[in-house]
Amino acid sequence: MEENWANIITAIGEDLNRPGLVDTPARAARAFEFLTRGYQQSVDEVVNEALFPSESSEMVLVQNVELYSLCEHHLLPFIGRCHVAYIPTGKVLGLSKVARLVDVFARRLQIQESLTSQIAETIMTVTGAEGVGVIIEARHMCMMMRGVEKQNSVMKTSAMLGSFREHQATRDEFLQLLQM
Ligand SMILES: Nc1nc2c(ncn2[C@@H]2O[C@H](COP(=O)(O)OP(=O)(O)OP(=O)(O)O)[C@@H](O)[C@H]2O)c(=O)[nH]1
Ligand SMILES: [Zn+2]
Repeated sequence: MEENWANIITAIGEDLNRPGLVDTPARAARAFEFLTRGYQQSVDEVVNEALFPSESSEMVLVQNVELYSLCEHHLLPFIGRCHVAYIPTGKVLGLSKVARLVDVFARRLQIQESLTSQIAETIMTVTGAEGVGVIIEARHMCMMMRGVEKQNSVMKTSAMLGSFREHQATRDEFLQLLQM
C-alpha cells in the first residue's frame, strides 16, 4: 500500500523527496488501513459474548452514533450519525457493542444503503431481536468537495426489519423516540 501511495503522490506531480512528503506514503498507508479496519474484524470477536439476559421486551434505542465511512465510488469520506433501535426477546446487547458493530461495517468501502442494511441485519442476527430499525444521516464529501458540489444535502437511509417493518406503531415509536 505504501508503494501505491508513493505512485499516487508522484502521479499528481509532487516531489516525493521533499521533507514534508518523505514519510507520507507510510503514514497514508497506516491511515488507510485504519479507515478500512472493518475488513479485519469479525462480528463475533467484536460482540465478545456481551449479550445479557433481560426480561425487557421494550424498544432499545442508541441514538447519534457518529459514523465515518468511505464511499466505494470515490474513496472519499461520508460522515454522519447512525441511530439503532431494536426490540429484544430475552437478551440485550452490551451498549458499546452497538457502536462497535456500526464501525465494523462503516470502516470499509461502502455505499450508505448497504451499510444501513448490514448494520440492521447484524443486530437482528446477533440479538435474535423481534425487530430492528437503523437510520443513517450522512454528508458525502464526494458530493461536497468535488462533483456536484452541494454543501447542504444530507442523505438519509433506513433499514427496518421484523416488527419495525410489519407494524406501523413500532416504526412510529422509533421515529418518536428519535425526535425526543
Ligand atoms: N446511492 C448512493 N450513491 C452514492 C453513494 N456515495 C456516492 N454515491 C454516488 O455514486 C455515483 C457515482 O456516479 P458516476 O457517474 O459513476 O461517478 P462521477 O462521474 O464521479 O459522478 P459525480 O459524483 O456525479 O461527479 C455518484 O452519483 C455519487 O453521488 C452512496 O452511498 N449511495
Ligand atoms: Zn462518492
